[in-house]
Amino acid sequence: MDSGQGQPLEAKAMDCDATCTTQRPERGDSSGSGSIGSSSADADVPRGVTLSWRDLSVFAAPRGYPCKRIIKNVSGVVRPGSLVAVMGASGAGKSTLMAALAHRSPAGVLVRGDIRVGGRPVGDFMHRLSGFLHQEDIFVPQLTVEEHLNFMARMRLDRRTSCWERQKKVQQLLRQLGLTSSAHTRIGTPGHDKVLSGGERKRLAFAAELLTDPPLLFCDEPTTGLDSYSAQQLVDLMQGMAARPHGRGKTILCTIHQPSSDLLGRFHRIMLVADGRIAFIGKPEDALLFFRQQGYECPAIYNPADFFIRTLACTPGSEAASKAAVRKICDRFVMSRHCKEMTPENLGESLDDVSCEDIDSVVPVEPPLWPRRLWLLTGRSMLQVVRDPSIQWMRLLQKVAIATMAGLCFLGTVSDSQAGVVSVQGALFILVSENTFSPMYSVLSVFPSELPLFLREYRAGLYGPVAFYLSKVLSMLPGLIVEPLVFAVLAYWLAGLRDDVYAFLITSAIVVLTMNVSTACGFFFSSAFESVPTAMAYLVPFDYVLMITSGVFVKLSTLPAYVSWTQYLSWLMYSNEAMSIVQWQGVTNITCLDPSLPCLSDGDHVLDHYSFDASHLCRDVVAMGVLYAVFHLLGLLCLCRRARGLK
Ligand SMILES: Nc1ncnc2c1ncn2[C@@H]1O[C@H](COP(=O)(O)OP(=O)(O)OP(=O)(O)O)[C@@H](O)[C@H]1O
Repeated sequence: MDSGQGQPLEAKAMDCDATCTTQRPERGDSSGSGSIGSSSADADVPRGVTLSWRDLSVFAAPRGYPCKRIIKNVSGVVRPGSLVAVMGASGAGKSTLMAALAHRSPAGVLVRGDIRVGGRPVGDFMHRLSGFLHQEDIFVPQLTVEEHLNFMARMRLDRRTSCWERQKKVQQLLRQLGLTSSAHTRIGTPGHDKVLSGGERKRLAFAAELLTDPPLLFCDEPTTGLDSYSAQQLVDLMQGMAARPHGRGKTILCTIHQPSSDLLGRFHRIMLVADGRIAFIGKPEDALLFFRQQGYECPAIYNPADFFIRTLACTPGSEAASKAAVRKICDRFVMSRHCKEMTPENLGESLDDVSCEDIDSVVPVEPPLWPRRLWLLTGRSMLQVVRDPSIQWMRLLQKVAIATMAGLCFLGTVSDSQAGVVSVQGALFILVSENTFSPMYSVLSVFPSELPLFLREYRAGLYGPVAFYLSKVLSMLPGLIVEPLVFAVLAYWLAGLRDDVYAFLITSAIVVLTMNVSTACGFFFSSAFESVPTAMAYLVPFDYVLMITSGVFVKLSTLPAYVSWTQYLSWLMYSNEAMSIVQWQGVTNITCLDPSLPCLSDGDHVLDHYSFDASHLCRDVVAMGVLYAVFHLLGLLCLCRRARGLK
């Protein structure tokens, strides 16, 4: 953990424009500046938008399960400048409704009905037009608070935004959300190496959504985990954003559990959801009146929020009566003047006053170009690698230890004798296997563990599967060169393999290639399967076939025809053959102590004994290069397929 003073070294590496905090733009303080939550700089603030929905139903249709209707034919309108508290009992459908309105329903959820923003049917533009604070936050735990915000700013802000403007925005958000003192604190993982508190995580996620200053904000339980004072501050901030003058107030929908009376009073409207229907939309005081008219009086000392939720909740033991009561309230609300006032038809003319004809003009964002996004993603992944000892440093130390141990075991055993042949081939197999199996298995968790983060950011339109996949490959590349090189240097010279610089260099290059092909294969299995155990279940039999056909355990020319073809998929075989060629080519004097016993008298004999061919060196290297490309291509295709299926 590096909290407090001084920006960590790696953070500076990520900060590609090191001069940005000192260089002010020539034209002075202008666009992109701090309009968040303030009434200043209104010219830069996008106009408010009206959100309306009619006959909206949402169905969950998980594969293999019956379809379930979660939201049942609801209609409503939220005007610009409104801060709306969406309340209801747990499981009432608040999150599902918000996700549908925000055009962010997950895969397997069907949305039917008419949802409009500024009179225009919602579409993918909602990712630019609106921010969405999820109930569960997902971060890269190795980043600091400021690095996360900087990354998001670079990804989300218009690419013409200057570095100085971006920095100013980030610093302003850190200040407004009370995160300045933890700007250099690592985010961490709850329950594991938790560093940032739950409330700070919430505020950080909220800050990231505010970067683009979207006119429409959806917040799923933003105050959960916050103390009452922090919750009040956050709601005050939202209130300020909604209250901007000249029709530039944000439209904010916010699910909230058990707000205090004081907090509830800060919302302009409340929307009560019960059993997938809307029981009320309007001012909190009107809600109390409406419930009284239905025969439900809120006791004087009671918190109105608790009263509404209790009245609309399904009471265990009397579910049927509770459902009937909820149905009656929802039916009465549909008939009430509050509902009639809120329907899009009745708001008709006035909707157009404040809505935008052309959504693109509201938030004109030109996202960063693809190479820039790849660069940013790779930078972030590199920080993950560098800062996670289990990924890189432990592996390097392990490699040094194994290479030293293996080298010492072979020390003095390599000679120009029959026993020496066995030792050389044994040492070569150690070089191959140690750079195959552990790297292949170690990357199996890369995609299963990062899929939630990838999907969240992919759905938000930050980047696609190709950039994500390549960033993972590129960020691991330095380690995948250094690690096998360290292993090769130590093991090669300790074991006393061929004392020749050419042989050493070629062997080292093949070891590096071997590790990279193995990792490519691991990446493929990682992206093809949902979990590490499933990937392992398929990879273990596959690697046994590769190992058996590597040329060490069975003479390749004697393999049965039905299995012989598998050797051409085995980079262990190619690697083993290439390194054997380098060791044995041109060797002419292997001692045969007992002429009556079978004897490998020169290098060609040795190669022939293992069914290797001295002319195959180039073929082996090319074949490994092809396998590397094919594995990565398959891995990328699998990730694209899964991303499309889950979007
Ligand atoms: N993808 C889905 N597949 C099946 N059921 C779902 C799905 N999404 C939501 N549900 C169900 O729909 C109901 C409403 O869920 P939702 O998360 O919207 O409730 P909520 O009001 O936000 O609850 P909470 O306040 O506890 O978060 C729940 O019964 C939930 O199990």
